[in-house]
Amino acid sequence: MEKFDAIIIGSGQAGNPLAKRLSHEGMRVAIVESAHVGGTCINYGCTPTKTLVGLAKNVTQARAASKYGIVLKNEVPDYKLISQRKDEVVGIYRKGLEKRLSEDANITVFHGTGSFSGYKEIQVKLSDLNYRSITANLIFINTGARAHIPNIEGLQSVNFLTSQSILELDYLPKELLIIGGGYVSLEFAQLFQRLGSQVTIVEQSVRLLPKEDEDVGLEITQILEAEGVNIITGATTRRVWANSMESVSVEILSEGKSQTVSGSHLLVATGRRPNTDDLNLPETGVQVDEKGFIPVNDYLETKVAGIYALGDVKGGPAFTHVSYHDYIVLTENLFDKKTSSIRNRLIPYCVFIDPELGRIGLTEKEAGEMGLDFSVAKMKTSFIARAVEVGETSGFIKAIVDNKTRKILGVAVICPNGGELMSLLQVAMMGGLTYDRLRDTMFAHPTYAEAVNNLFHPAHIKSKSEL
Ligand SMILES: Cc1cc2nc3c(=O)[nH]c(=O)nc-3n(C[C@H](O)[C@H](O)[C@H](O)COP(=O)(O)OP(=O)(O)OC[C@H]3O[C@@H](n4cnc5c(N)ncnc54)[C@H](O)[C@@H]3O)c2cc1C
Ligand SMILES: NC(=O)c1ccc[n+]([C@@H]2O[C@H](COP(=O)([O-])OP(=O)(O)OC[C@H]3O[C@@H](n4cnc5c(N)ncnc54)[C@H](O)[C@@H]3O)[C@@H](O)[C@H]2O)c1
Repeated sequence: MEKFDAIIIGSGQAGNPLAKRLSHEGMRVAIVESAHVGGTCINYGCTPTKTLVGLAKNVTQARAASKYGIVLKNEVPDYKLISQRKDEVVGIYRKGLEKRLSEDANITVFHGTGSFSGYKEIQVKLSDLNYRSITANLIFINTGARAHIPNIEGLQSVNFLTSQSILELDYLPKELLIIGGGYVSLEFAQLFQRLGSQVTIVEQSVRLLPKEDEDVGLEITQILEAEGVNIITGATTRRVWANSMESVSVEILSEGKSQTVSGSHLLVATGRRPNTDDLNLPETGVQVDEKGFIPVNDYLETKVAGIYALGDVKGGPAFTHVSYHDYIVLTENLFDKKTSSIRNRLIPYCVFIDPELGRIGLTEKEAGEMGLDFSVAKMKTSFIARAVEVGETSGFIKAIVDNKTRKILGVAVICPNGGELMSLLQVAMMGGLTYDRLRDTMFAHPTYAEAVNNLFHPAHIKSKSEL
């Protein structure tokens, strides 16, 4: 059995920077990765999808330019080329990471599936089907998550797609049905609709993005519908069947009525489940919750001393930046003589549709449920000079502010570069800046940032009783 100082199972968003830091501290590190280094984000998540989102926007802008004399040769783009570009960008990141890891003499990457074979012992089933046994005092589980497939009658007998397999297509789905109306669904829905597919979303909740405020979900519904996406909410999916190799149908119950929607392809985007099944965790005493996630304390420790869980596999908000921040918290505690915790972290997130939804902090609904004394500042994107100038005026900006402290409690931004504008407000929240300070700050004109001058103008602020 080969002994290392640390083993990282899963080359995810926390594991890779962690390996470099452990190496920097003079430790011998093993990374065990069953697929590609870089995990979901680089290979099947953020990188390929945001490349596709960007290319779909290019196509939309090219079409819009026809009003000004730019005549397109083809209305429908060549998806094969688009897919190739996506693979190229993924390749750049993956190869860069492979190189950085292989050049580090303290890091050994085992390409295979890791599972516990004893207390702090890992057996790696290598891709060449041989086995290796390794051990270390420190073990970090960073195995991420995969698409959750709901138990719907007939689903297993059709060729459905997941967020991973849809990225392998080198042609455009003619009609794309999507079960689920969350992050994965909305990003794929808009980009494929823009590229030329006819997209239908079937969501079980009363609206898209059900955890967000009602006005956010409804605005996004309008934006997508205006681009031609067919959206059915409050829908129970009863049954799925294939009509032929090129046609799949879904029977849904919506508003008490049964209806059938059909398409050439079906994408299942109904959430994620943790990759803990292969880990054989009982061997080492690490426990999982009822959904398979690994519970951790505020310092990312599992129930077993020296074994940590990072990223999606521990449950909670599943984003790349959360996993990366887990690495920061962990290394601050292990090496930087700080006491860092994951409790009460301010977690921003974006849905990368166009315009983007940027979100952080409390929703209006949450502030109400908590009985806070708050007001809501809300302004349409069409009030932002820059948005008018570039002709992208759908959406709104909304901030929840505390009436006593005048601090910002939460933000939802639906506008071009919404993620960036949200991040500006995030920094204000971190620094405890009051909204009137932001209202009276000079920002460059015409940036999206200057929108906060107007957002916090009394004309746009309503107290709870006025809402
Ligand atoms: C389509 C899509 C788009 C997304 N877009 C965004 C976005 O824009 N922004 C954002 O912040 N987040 C996005 N996410 C979420 C983001 O990708 C994840 O939150 C992030 O990758 C989680 O990282 P992680 O560190 O938990 O592990 P992962 O990145 O999931 O990596 C885990 C790794 O562990 C490996 N592994 C699993 N089990 C084993 C085992 N037993 N042995 C060895 N290796 C194993 C896996 O192969 C994988 O490589 C997206 C997700 C999807 C699916
Ligand atoms: N931009 C980003 O940061 C980004 C992008 C993609 C994914 N992600 C991450 O990946 C996670 C998974 O994304 P996701 O969209 O798969 O999950 P999600 O949890 O965001 O959304 C799933 C949706 O499917 C619906 N649903 C579940 N079962 C259903 C059924 N049987 N019929 C109809 N609707 C059903 C749910 O009500 C929910 O609205 C996200 O929560 C997020 O953490 C992030």
